[in-house]
Amino acid sequence: MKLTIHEIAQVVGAKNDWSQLADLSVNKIEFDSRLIEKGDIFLPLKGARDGHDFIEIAFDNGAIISFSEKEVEQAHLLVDDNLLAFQKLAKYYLEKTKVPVIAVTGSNGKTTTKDMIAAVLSKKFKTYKTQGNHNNEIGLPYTILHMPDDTEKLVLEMGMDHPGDIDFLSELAKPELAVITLIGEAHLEHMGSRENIAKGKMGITAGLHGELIAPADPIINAFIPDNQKIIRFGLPGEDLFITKLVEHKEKLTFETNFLDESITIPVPGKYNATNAMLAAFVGLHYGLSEAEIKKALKEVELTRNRTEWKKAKNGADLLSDVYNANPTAMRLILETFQAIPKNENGRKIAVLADMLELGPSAAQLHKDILKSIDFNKIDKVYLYGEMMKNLAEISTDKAVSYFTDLDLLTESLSADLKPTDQVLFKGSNSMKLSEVVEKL
Ligand SMILES: N#Cc1c(NC(=O)c2cc(S(=O)(=O)N3CCOCC3)c(Cl)cc2Cl)sc2c1CCN(Cc1ccc(-c3nn[nH]n3)cc1)C2
Repeated sequence: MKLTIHEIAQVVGAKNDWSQLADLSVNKIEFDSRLIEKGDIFLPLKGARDGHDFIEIAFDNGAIISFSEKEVEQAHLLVDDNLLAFQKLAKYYLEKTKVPVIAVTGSNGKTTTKDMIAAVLSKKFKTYKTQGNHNNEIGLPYTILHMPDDTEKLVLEMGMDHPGDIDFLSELAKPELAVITLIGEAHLEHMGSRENIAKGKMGITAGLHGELIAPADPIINAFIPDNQKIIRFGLPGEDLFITKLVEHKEKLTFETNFLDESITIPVPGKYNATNAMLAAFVGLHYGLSEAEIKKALKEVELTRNRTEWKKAKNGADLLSDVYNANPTAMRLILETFQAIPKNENGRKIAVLADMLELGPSAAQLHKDILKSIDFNKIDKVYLYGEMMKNLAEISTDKAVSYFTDLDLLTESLSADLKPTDQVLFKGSNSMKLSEVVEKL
Protein backbone atom coordinates (compact mmCIF):
# COMPACT_ATOMS: atom_id res chain seq x y z
CA MET A 1 0.00 0.00 0.00
CA LYS A 2 1.32 3.46 -0.82
CA LEU A 3 1.46 5.19 2.55
CA THR A 4 4.29 6.81 4.51
CA ILE A 5 4.68 6.34 8.24
CA HIS A 6 4.05 10.06 8.61
CA GLU A 7 0.68 9.69 6.86
CA ILE A 8 -0.27 6.56 8.83
CA ALA A 9 0.68 8.14 12.15
CA GLN A 10 -1.47 11.17 11.43
CA VAL A 11 -4.48 9.17 10.25
CA VAL A 12 -4.48 6.93 13.33
CA GLY A 13 -3.55 9.69 15.76
CA ALA A 14 -0.40 8.04 17.06
CA LYS A 15 0.36 9.36 20.54
CA ASN A 16 4.14 8.83 20.62
CA ASP A 17 6.98 10.59 18.82
CA TRP A 18 7.38 8.79 15.48
CA SER A 19 9.15 11.71 13.72
CA GLN A 20 12.43 9.84 13.26
CA LEU A 21 10.57 7.31 11.05
CA ALA A 22 8.33 9.83 9.30
CA ASP A 23 9.49 9.60 5.69
CA LEU A 24 9.83 5.82 5.51
CA SER A 25 7.27 4.13 3.30
CA VAL A 26 5.86 0.82 4.46
CA ASN A 27 5.43 -2.16 2.18
CA LYS A 28 2.35 -3.93 3.53
CA ILE A 29 0.54 -4.53 6.82
CA GLU A 30 0.14 -7.97 8.49
CA PHE A 31 -1.36 -9.25 11.75
CA ASP A 32 0.05 -12.77 11.30
CA SER A 33 3.75 -12.48 12.18
CA ARG A 34 4.55 -15.36 9.82
CA LEU A 35 3.53 -13.23 6.83
CA ILE A 36 5.76 -10.26 7.73
CA GLU A 37 8.39 -9.44 5.13
CA LYS A 38 11.06 -6.74 4.91
CA GLY A 39 9.61 -3.23 5.13
CA ASP A 40 6.21 -4.27 6.52
CA ILE A 41 4.23 -2.80 9.40
CA PHE A 42 2.98 -5.27 12.04
CA LEU A 43 -0.51 -5.09 13.53
CA PRO A 44 -0.80 -6.89 16.89
CA LEU A 45 -4.38 -8.07 17.32
CA LYS A 46 -5.95 -9.83 20.30
CA GLY A 47 -6.62 -13.16 18.66
CA ALA A 48 -6.22 -16.40 20.57
CA ARG A 49 -3.07 -14.73 21.93
CA ASP A 50 -2.24 -11.07 22.38
CA GLY A 51 -0.52 -10.04 19.17
CA HIS A 52 1.84 -7.80 21.18
CA ASP A 53 3.61 -11.05 22.18
CA PHE A 54 4.71 -11.39 18.54
CA ILE A 55 6.15 -7.90 17.91
CA GLU A 56 9.72 -9.12 18.42
CA ILE A 57 9.20 -11.98 15.97
CA ALA A 58 7.66 -9.58 13.47
CA PHE A 59 10.82 -7.45 13.59
CA ASP A 60 12.97 -10.60 13.24
CA ASN A 61 10.99 -11.21 10.02
CA GLY A 62 11.69 -7.70 8.70
CA ALA A 63 9.03 -5.38 10.09
CA ILE A 64 10.22 -1.75 10.31
CA ILE A 65 7.44 -0.55 12.63
CA SER A 66 4.50 -1.93 14.58
CA PHE A 67 1.23 -0.62 15.92
CA SER A 68 1.13 -0.94 19.71
CA GLU A 69 -1.26 -0.18 22.56
CA LYS A 70 1.64 0.09 25.02
CA GLU A 71 5.19 1.46 25.05
CA VAL A 72 7.60 -1.11 23.53
CA GLU A 73 11.28 -0.84 22.71
CA GLN A 74 10.81 -1.48 18.99
CA ALA A 75 9.80 1.34 16.60
CA HIS A 76 6.05 1.69 17.03
CA LEU A 77 2.94 3.81 16.59
CA LEU A 78 1.26 4.12 20.00
CA VAL A 79 -2.55 4.03 19.78
CA ASP A 80 -5.40 3.20 22.17
CA ASP A 81 -6.86 0.44 19.98
CA ASN A 82 -4.88 -1.29 17.22
CA LEU A 83 -7.97 -2.70 15.47
CA LEU A 84 -9.67 0.71 15.39
CA ALA A 85 -6.48 2.25 14.00
CA PHE A 86 -6.40 -0.46 11.32
CA GLN A 87 -10.00 0.27 10.35
CA LYS A 88 -9.44 4.05 10.29
CA LEU A 89 -6.42 3.53 8.04
CA ALA A 90 -8.42 1.37 5.63
CA LYS A 91 -11.22 3.96 5.44
CA TYR A 92 -8.67 6.72 4.80
CA TYR A 93 -6.90 4.64 2.13
CA LEU A 94 -10.16 4.12 0.21
CA GLU A 95 -10.98 7.84 0.42
CA LYS A 96 -7.46 8.73 -0.75
CA THR A 97 -7.31 6.27 -3.66
CA LYS A 98 -10.99 6.80 -4.55
CA VAL A 99 -11.30 3.19 -5.74
CA PRO A 100 -15.00 2.40 -6.30
CA VAL A 101 -16.37 -0.39 -4.10
CA ILE A 102 -18.99 -3.00 -5.01
CA ALA A 103 -20.26 -4.66 -1.81
CA VAL A 104 -21.75 -8.17 -1.67
CA THR A 105 -23.52 -9.86 1.22
CA GLY A 106 -26.13 -12.58 1.73
CA SER A 107 -26.63 -15.77 3.70
CA ASN A 108 -25.42 -18.14 1.00
CA GLY A 109 -23.71 -17.52 -2.29
CA LYS A 110 -22.06 -14.23 -1.36
CA THR A 111 -18.64 -15.74 -2.05
CA THR A 112 -19.71 -17.14 -5.43
CA THR A 113 -21.42 -13.89 -6.38
CA LYS A 114 -18.34 -11.90 -5.29
CA ASP A 115 -16.15 -14.15 -7.46
CA MET A 116 -18.50 -13.86 -10.46
CA ILE A 117 -18.79 -10.06 -10.21
CA ALA A 118 -14.98 -9.79 -10.01
CA ALA A 119 -14.59 -12.12 -12.99
CA VAL A 120 -16.98 -9.99 -15.08
CA LEU A 121 -15.48 -6.61 -14.09
CA SER A 122 -11.94 -7.93 -14.70
CA LYS A 123 -12.75 -7.98 -18.43
CA LYS A 124 -12.73 -4.17 -18.41
CA PHE A 125 -11.16 -2.96 -15.15
CA LYS A 126 -8.21 -3.83 -12.91
CA THR A 127 -10.31 -5.55 -10.26
CA TYR A 128 -9.38 -6.77 -6.78
CA LYS A 129 -11.65 -8.88 -4.55
CA THR A 130 -11.93 -10.31 -1.06
CA GLN A 131 -9.59 -13.27 -0.69
CA GLY A 132 -10.76 -16.38 1.19
CA ASN A 133 -13.21 -15.50 3.96
CA HIS A 134 -11.68 -12.12 4.80
CA ASN A 135 -15.14 -10.58 5.08
CA ASN A 136 -15.34 -9.41 8.70
CA GLU A 137 -14.18 -6.33 10.64
CA ILE A 138 -10.59 -7.55 10.35
CA GLY A 139 -10.66 -9.13 6.91
CA LEU A 140 -12.36 -6.25 5.09
CA PRO A 141 -9.82 -3.58 6.13
CA TYR A 142 -7.08 -6.13 5.38
CA THR A 143 -8.46 -6.55 1.85
CA ILE A 144 -8.62 -2.77 1.30
CA LEU A 145 -5.04 -2.23 2.47
CA HIS A 146 -3.79 -5.12 0.33
CA MET A 147 -5.35 -4.07 -2.97
CA PRO A 148 -2.77 -3.49 -5.74
CA ASP A 149 -1.83 0.16 -6.37
CA ASP A 150 -3.45 0.11 -9.84
CA THR A 151 -6.81 -1.27 -8.68
CA GLU A 152 -9.79 0.29 -10.53
CA LYS A 153 -12.67 -1.68 -8.96
CA LEU A 154 -12.79 -3.32 -5.52
CA VAL A 155 -15.33 -6.10 -4.87
CA LEU A 156 -15.78 -6.54 -1.12
CA GLU A 157 -17.63 -9.39 0.56
CA MET A 158 -19.33 -8.34 3.80
CA GLY A 159 -19.95 -11.04 6.39
CA MET A 160 -22.18 -10.83 9.44
CA ASP A 161 -21.59 -12.54 12.76
CA HIS A 162 -23.67 -10.11 14.80
CA PRO A 163 -26.36 -7.47 14.15
CA GLY A 164 -24.76 -4.19 13.07
CA ASP A 165 -21.65 -5.84 11.61
CA ILE A 166 -22.63 -4.97 8.04
CA ASP A 167 -23.65 -1.39 8.87
CA PHE A 168 -20.13 -0.91 10.23
CA LEU A 169 -18.46 -2.44 7.16
CA SER A 170 -20.66 -0.41 4.80
CA GLU A 171 -19.83 2.85 6.62
CA LEU A 172 -16.14 1.98 6.36
CA ALA A 173 -16.12 0.99 2.67
CA LYS A 174 -18.78 3.42 1.33
CA PRO A 175 -19.86 1.21 -1.60
CA GLU A 176 -21.26 2.73 -4.82
CA LEU A 177 -23.20 -0.46 -5.59
CA ALA A 178 -24.44 -3.16 -3.21
CA VAL A 179 -25.75 -6.68 -3.86
CA ILE A 180 -27.67 -8.86 -1.41
CA THR A 181 -27.76 -12.45 -2.70
CA LEU A 182 -30.44 -14.00 -0.49
CA ILE A 183 -31.83 -13.94 3.03
CA GLY A 184 -31.14 -17.39 4.38
CA GLU A 185 -32.60 -19.62 7.03
CA ALA A 186 -32.38 -18.30 10.60
CA HIS A 187 -31.84 -21.91 11.67
CA LEU A 188 -28.11 -21.87 11.04
CA GLU A 189 -27.24 -18.28 11.74
CA HIS A 190 -27.36 -17.18 15.36
CA MET A 191 -29.41 -14.12 14.49
CA GLY A 192 -32.69 -15.22 16.05
CA SER A 193 -35.16 -14.73 13.21
CA ARG A 194 -35.25 -14.25 9.48
CA GLU A 195 -36.34 -10.67 10.14
CA ASN A 196 -33.16 -10.08 12.11
CA ILE A 197 -31.12 -11.60 9.28
CA ALA A 198 -32.89 -9.39 6.73
CA LYS A 199 -32.36 -6.31 8.92
CA GLY A 200 -28.71 -7.23 9.35
CA LYS A 201 -28.05 -7.68 5.64
CA MET A 202 -29.87 -4.44 4.82
CA GLY A 203 -27.23 -2.73 6.94
CA ILE A 204 -25.32 -2.71 3.66
CA THR A 205 -27.27 0.49 2.83
CA ALA A 206 -25.70 2.34 5.81
CA GLY A 207 -22.76 3.63 3.77
CA LEU A 208 -24.18 2.99 0.29
CA HIS A 209 -24.22 6.00 -2.04
CA GLY A 210 -25.61 4.18 -5.07
CA GLU A 211 -28.00 1.43 -6.09
CA LEU A 212 -28.98 -1.69 -4.14
CA ILE A 213 -29.69 -5.01 -5.90
CA ALA A 214 -31.77 -7.22 -3.59
CA PRO A 215 -34.07 -10.26 -3.67
CA ALA A 216 -37.78 -9.72 -4.20
CA ASP A 217 -38.34 -11.33 -0.77
CA PRO A 218 -40.80 -8.96 1.02
CA ILE A 219 -39.01 -9.59 4.33
CA ILE A 220 -36.55 -6.79 3.49
CA ASN A 221 -39.21 -4.22 2.57
CA ALA A 222 -39.42 -2.87 6.12
CA PHE A 223 -35.70 -2.05 6.06
CA ILE A 224 -35.38 -0.15 2.75
CA PRO A 225 -34.27 3.43 3.51
CA ASP A 226 -36.33 6.27 1.96
CA ASN A 227 -35.21 7.23 -1.59
CA GLN A 228 -32.89 4.18 -1.78
CA LYS A 229 -32.65 3.20 -5.46
CA ILE A 230 -33.36 -0.55 -5.46
CA ILE A 231 -33.48 -3.27 -8.10
CA ARG A 232 -35.31 -6.50 -7.18
CA PHE A 233 -34.63 -9.96 -8.53
CA GLY A 234 -36.26 -13.36 -8.31
CA LEU A 235 -39.60 -14.53 -9.65
CA PRO A 236 -40.92 -13.57 -13.12
CA GLY A 237 -42.22 -10.00 -13.06
CA GLU A 238 -39.40 -8.66 -10.91
CA ASP A 239 -36.78 -6.30 -12.38
CA LEU A 240 -34.37 -9.20 -12.98
CA PHE A 241 -35.36 -12.82 -13.40
CA ILE A 242 -34.35 -16.05 -15.12
CA THR A 243 -36.56 -17.01 -18.08
CA LYS A 244 -34.97 -20.34 -19.05
CA LEU A 245 -32.60 -22.75 -17.30
CA VAL A 246 -30.96 -25.92 -18.62
CA GLU A 247 -28.87 -27.85 -16.13
CA HIS A 248 -26.11 -30.22 -17.20
CA LYS A 249 -23.83 -32.25 -14.91
CA GLU A 250 -20.95 -29.79 -14.63
CA LYS A 251 -22.46 -26.67 -16.16
CA LEU A 252 -25.65 -24.73 -16.62
CA THR A 253 -27.14 -22.51 -19.32
CA PHE A 254 -29.75 -19.87 -18.56
CA GLU A 255 -31.53 -16.88 -20.10
CA THR A 256 -32.85 -13.74 -18.40
CA ASN A 257 -35.39 -11.00 -19.03
CA PHE A 258 -32.67 -8.37 -19.56
CA LEU A 259 -30.00 -10.10 -21.67
CA ASP A 260 -30.30 -11.03 -25.35
CA GLU A 261 -27.67 -13.74 -25.00
CA SER A 262 -27.95 -16.98 -23.04
CA ILE A 263 -25.24 -17.45 -20.37
CA THR A 264 -23.35 -20.66 -19.55
CA ILE A 265 -21.54 -21.14 -16.22
CA PRO A 266 -19.20 -24.03 -15.34
CA VAL A 267 -21.21 -25.05 -12.25
CA PRO A 268 -24.73 -26.51 -11.80
CA GLY A 269 -27.35 -25.27 -9.32
CA LYS A 270 -30.16 -22.77 -9.88
CA TYR A 271 -28.78 -20.53 -7.10
CA ASN A 272 -25.54 -20.23 -9.11
CA ALA A 273 -27.59 -19.10 -12.12
CA THR A 274 -29.10 -16.40 -9.91
CA ASN A 275 -25.62 -15.40 -8.67
CA ALA A 276 -24.40 -15.24 -12.29
CA MET A 277 -27.45 -13.21 -13.31
CA LEU A 278 -26.54 -10.64 -10.63
CA ALA A 279 -22.94 -10.53 -11.86
CA ALA A 280 -24.17 -10.06 -15.44
CA PHE A 281 -26.35 -7.14 -14.38
CA VAL A 282 -23.43 -5.53 -12.52
CA GLY A 283 -21.39 -5.96 -15.72
CA LEU A 284 -24.04 -4.12 -17.76
CA HIS A 285 -24.18 -1.44 -15.05
CA TYR A 286 -20.46 -0.79 -15.63
CA GLY A 287 -20.73 -0.76 -19.43
CA LEU A 288 -19.52 -4.24 -20.34
CA SER A 289 -20.89 -5.82 -23.52
CA GLU A 290 -22.97 -8.99 -23.32
CA ALA A 291 -20.17 -10.79 -25.15
CA GLU A 292 -17.63 -9.76 -22.47
CA ILE A 293 -20.03 -10.83 -19.72
CA LYS A 294 -20.80 -14.15 -21.41
CA LYS A 295 -17.09 -14.92 -21.82
CA ALA A 296 -16.22 -13.98 -18.23
CA LEU A 297 -18.92 -16.21 -16.73
CA LYS A 298 -18.21 -19.14 -19.01
CA GLU A 299 -14.72 -19.52 -17.54
CA VAL A 300 -15.20 -18.19 -13.98
CA GLU A 301 -12.89 -19.68 -11.32
CA LEU A 302 -14.86 -20.08 -8.09
CA THR A 303 -13.41 -20.05 -4.55
CA ARG A 304 -13.50 -23.67 -3.40
CA ASN A 305 -14.73 -24.97 -0.08
CA ARG A 306 -16.56 -21.91 1.20
CA THR A 307 -17.37 -21.85 4.87
CA GLU A 308 -20.99 -22.89 4.35
CA TRP A 309 -23.27 -25.46 5.88
CA LYS A 310 -23.55 -28.78 4.02
CA LYS A 311 -25.91 -31.72 4.58
CA ALA A 312 -24.65 -35.23 5.40
CA LYS A 313 -26.29 -38.20 3.68
CA ASN A 314 -28.22 -38.83 6.90
CA GLY A 315 -29.38 -35.19 7.12
CA ALA A 316 -26.95 -33.95 9.76
CA ASP A 317 -25.69 -30.34 9.39
CA LEU A 318 -21.97 -30.08 8.60
CA LEU A 319 -19.93 -26.87 8.82
CA SER A 320 -16.39 -27.09 7.47
CA ASP A 321 -14.30 -23.94 7.85
CA VAL A 322 -11.23 -24.55 5.72
CA TYR A 323 -9.80 -21.04 5.99
CA ASN A 324 -7.14 -19.62 8.24
CA ALA A 325 -5.81 -22.53 10.28
CA ASN A 326 -4.57 -20.28 13.04
CA PRO A 327 -5.47 -20.15 16.76
CA THR A 328 -7.75 -17.14 16.40
CA ALA A 329 -9.78 -18.58 13.56
CA MET A 330 -10.28 -21.82 15.51
CA ARG A 331 -11.40 -19.87 18.57
CA LEU A 332 -13.79 -17.69 16.53
CA ILE A 333 -15.43 -20.54 14.63
CA LEU A 334 -15.89 -22.48 17.93
CA GLU A 335 -17.58 -19.42 19.46
CA THR A 336 -19.80 -19.03 16.40
CA PHE A 337 -20.64 -22.76 16.32
CA GLN A 338 -21.45 -22.86 20.03
CA ALA A 339 -23.71 -19.79 19.74
CA ILE A 340 -25.99 -21.45 17.17
CA PRO A 341 -29.07 -23.19 18.67
CA LYS A 342 -28.99 -27.01 18.47
CA ASN A 343 -31.40 -28.88 16.22
CA GLU A 344 -34.37 -30.46 17.99
CA ASN A 345 -32.96 -33.45 20.00
CA GLY A 346 -29.66 -32.74 18.22
CA ARG A 347 -26.07 -32.76 19.43
CA LYS A 348 -23.12 -30.48 18.69
CA ILE A 349 -19.94 -32.26 17.63
CA ALA A 350 -16.57 -30.53 17.01
CA VAL A 351 -13.91 -32.22 14.86
CA LEU A 352 -10.64 -30.33 15.40
CA ALA A 353 -7.40 -31.14 13.59
CA ASP A 354 -3.83 -29.82 13.80
CA MET A 355 -3.00 -26.20 12.96
CA LEU A 356 0.35 -26.37 11.20
CA GLU A 357 3.32 -23.97 10.98
CA LEU A 358 2.68 -22.40 14.35
CA GLY A 359 6.36 -22.36 15.26
CA PRO A 360 7.90 -23.13 18.66
CA SER A 361 4.75 -22.26 20.63
CA ALA A 362 2.59 -24.68 18.62
CA ALA A 363 2.03 -27.16 21.47
CA GLN A 364 0.86 -24.42 23.84
CA LEU A 365 -1.35 -22.87 21.14
CA HIS A 366 -3.11 -26.22 20.71
CA LYS A 367 -3.56 -26.55 24.50
CA ASP A 368 -5.01 -23.01 24.56
CA ILE A 369 -7.93 -24.22 22.39
CA LEU A 370 -9.36 -25.98 25.47
CA LYS A 371 -10.36 -22.52 26.78
CA SER A 372 -12.57 -22.04 23.71
CA ILE A 373 -14.53 -25.32 24.08
CA ASP A 374 -17.75 -24.98 26.11
CA PHE A 375 -18.60 -28.53 27.21
CA ASN A 376 -22.09 -27.36 28.18
CA LYS A 377 -22.72 -26.71 24.49
CA ILE A 378 -20.47 -29.23 22.73
CA ASP A 379 -21.52 -32.87 23.29
CA LYS A 380 -18.55 -34.58 21.61
CA VAL A 381 -15.06 -33.50 20.52
CA TYR A 382 -13.02 -35.54 18.02
CA LEU A 383 -9.34 -34.49 17.98
CA TYR A 384 -7.06 -35.50 15.13
CA GLY A 385 -3.31 -35.06 14.50
CA GLU A 386 0.06 -35.06 16.27
CA MET A 387 -0.34 -31.54 17.70
CA MET A 388 -3.90 -32.15 18.90
CA LYS A 389 -2.39 -34.82 21.20
CA ASN A 390 -1.36 -31.86 23.40
CA LEU A 391 -5.00 -30.86 23.73
CA ALA A 392 -6.24 -34.46 24.18
CA GLU A 393 -3.81 -35.00 27.07
CA ILE A 394 -5.06 -32.04 29.11
CA SER A 395 -8.79 -32.47 28.46
CA THR A 396 -10.34 -34.63 31.17
CA ASP A 397 -13.86 -34.49 29.75
CA LYS A 398 -15.10 -37.90 28.59
CA ALA A 399 -16.64 -36.20 25.53
CA VAL A 400 -13.15 -35.98 24.00
CA SER A 401 -11.77 -38.73 21.77
CA TYR A 402 -8.39 -38.64 20.03
CA PHE A 403 -7.31 -40.07 16.67
CA THR A 404 -4.05 -40.29 14.73
CA ASP A 405 -5.62 -42.12 11.76
CA LEU A 406 -8.02 -40.34 9.37
CA ASP A 407 -9.88 -43.55 8.38
CA LEU A 408 -10.54 -44.52 12.00
CA LEU A 409 -11.75 -40.95 12.68
CA THR A 410 -14.09 -41.17 9.68
CA GLU A 411 -15.45 -44.59 10.66
CA SER A 412 -16.04 -43.59 14.27
CA LEU A 413 -17.76 -40.32 13.36
CA SER A 414 -19.86 -41.97 10.64
CA ALA A 415 -21.06 -44.68 13.06
CA ASP A 416 -21.93 -42.11 15.71
CA LEU A 417 -23.59 -39.43 13.51
CA LYS A 418 -27.32 -38.80 14.03
CA PRO A 419 -29.58 -36.95 11.53
CA THR A 420 -30.18 -34.10 13.99
CA ASP A 421 -26.48 -33.52 14.77
CA GLN A 422 -24.51 -30.37 13.91
CA VAL A 423 -20.82 -31.04 13.22
CA LEU A 424 -18.00 -28.47 12.97
CA PHE A 425 -14.77 -29.33 11.08
CA LYS A 426 -11.70 -27.10 11.57
CA GLY A 427 -7.99 -27.64 10.96
CA SER A 428 -5.18 -27.02 8.43
CA ASN A 429 -6.07 -28.00 4.86
CA SER A 430 -3.33 -30.62 4.78
CA MET A 431 -5.10 -32.52 7.58
CA LYS A 432 -7.69 -33.47 4.92
CA LEU A 433 -10.84 -33.02 7.02
CA SER A 434 -12.55 -32.07 3.73
CA GLU A 435 -12.26 -35.77 2.75
CA VAL A 436 -14.12 -36.73 5.94
CA VAL A 437 -16.88 -34.24 5.09
CA GLU A 438 -17.18 -35.68 1.55
CA LYS A 439 -17.60 -39.23 2.94
CA LEU A 440 -20.38 -38.34 5.42
N1 LIG B 1 -3.57 -15.60 18.15
C1 LIG B 1 -2.99 -15.78 17.19
C2 LIG B 1 -2.29 -15.95 15.97
C3 LIG B 1 -2.82 -15.57 14.76
N2 LIG B 1 -4.03 -14.99 14.56
C4 LIG B 1 -4.41 -14.48 13.35
O1 LIG B 1 -3.73 -14.50 12.36
C5 LIG B 1 -5.77 -13.93 13.28
C6 LIG B 1 -6.66 -14.54 12.41
C7 LIG B 1 -7.94 -14.10 12.32
S1 LIG B 1 -9.03 -14.94 11.25
O2 LIG B 1 -10.13 -15.40 12.04
O3 LIG B 1 -8.27 -15.91 10.55
N3 LIG B 1 -9.59 -13.88 10.18
C8 LIG B 1 -8.61 -13.24 9.33
C9 LIG B 1 -9.28 -12.05 8.67
O4 LIG B 1 -10.47 -12.44 7.99
C10 LIG B 1 -11.41 -13.12 8.77
C11 LIG B 1 -10.81 -14.32 9.47
C12 LIG B 1 -8.36 -13.01 13.05
CL1 LIG B 1 -9.98 -12.45 12.87
C13 LIG B 1 -7.47 -12.38 13.92
C14 LIG B 1 -6.17 -12.86 14.04
CL2 LIG B 1 -5.08 -12.08 15.14
S2 LIG B 1 -1.75 -15.91 13.50
C15 LIG B 1 -0.58 -16.56 14.55
C16 LIG B 1 -1.00 -16.53 15.85
C17 LIG B 1 -0.11 -17.01 16.94
C18 LIG B 1 1.04 -17.80 16.38
N4 LIG B 1 1.60 -17.24 15.17
C19 LIG B 1 2.64 -18.13 14.59
C20 LIG B 1 3.88 -18.07 15.37
C21 LIG B 1 4.01 -18.87 16.46
C22 LIG B 1 5.20 -18.84 17.14
C23 LIG B 1 6.20 -18.01 16.69
C24 LIG B 1 7.46 -17.99 17.37
N5 LIG B 1 8.63 -17.79 16.77
N6 LIG B 1 9.51 -17.83 17.74
N7 LIG B 1 8.87 -18.07 18.90
N8 LIG B 1 7.59 -18.17 18.69
C25 LIG B 1 6.03 -17.19 15.58
C26 LIG B 1 4.83 -17.20 14.93
C27 LIG B 1 0.66 -17.12 14.10
